[in-house]
Amino acid sequence: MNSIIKLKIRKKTFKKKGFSILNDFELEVEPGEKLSIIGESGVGKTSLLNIIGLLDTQYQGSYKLFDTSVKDLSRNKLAEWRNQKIGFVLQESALINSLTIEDNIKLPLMYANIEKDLTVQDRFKRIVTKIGIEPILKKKPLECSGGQRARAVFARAVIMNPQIILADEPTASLDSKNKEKIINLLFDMNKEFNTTVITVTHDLDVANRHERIITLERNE
Ligand SMILES: Nc1ncnc2c1ncn2[C@@H]1O[C@H](COP(=O)(O)OP(=O)(O)OP(=O)(O)O)[C@@H](O)[C@H]1O
Repeated sequence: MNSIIKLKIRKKTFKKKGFSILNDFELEVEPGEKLSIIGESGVGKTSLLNIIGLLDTQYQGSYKLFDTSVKDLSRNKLAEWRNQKIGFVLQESALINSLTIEDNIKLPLMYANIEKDLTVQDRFKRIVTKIGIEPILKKKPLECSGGQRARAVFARAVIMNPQIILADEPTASLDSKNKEKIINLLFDMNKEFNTTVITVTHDLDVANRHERIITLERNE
């Protein structure tokens, strides 16, 4: 199978701090894989997700995403790919508090200028029903529970039908019932659309439910 992610990091340096992380780190991921990334605090898990998700291009190394060298992508193309090909499931704080849950979920559609598209509206309804958040669509994030906010973050991440979902501690602040819901949603997307799922977690139970676990080690 052809890898959709071919990443070779020589190192990622933070100039002000004068140290580097992810030294000689390599990763290949195939379409539809379920992968979890674990490792002690500060080892570079979030930094790695930022690189995979095209939020950070400042590192030494090479990265081919969908067979295209990321270094050859213009700033606009990077933003377009981030919006359309990658779904970020960040913690619930990633919602914009001044917008309703519905508008938060529709943000990626607005960026892509397709919110009026009928198939997209249909998709919105399907996702919202599947995730079970119709009752909170008109609410603002701070009027919702933590579990509801986590599901809204998830809905926003998958509204563009991304090829890759990057989840950073998606269950960290959730009770076991809501944790289960989010994990099931992640794996449903994987099953239905062959979406690649990459999850950073401290929770070994969550990590163990992925097909492959990568442990990041601290560089000495
Ligand atoms: N923008 C930045 N500027 C300077 N240092 C940074 C920056 N971002 C991350 N770091 C440092 O890089 C290291 C890795 O951070 P990162 O957040 O990737 O770790 P992590 O493994 O995700 O940690 P945690 O499990 O605590 O979330 C840490 O030492 C952190 O302080």
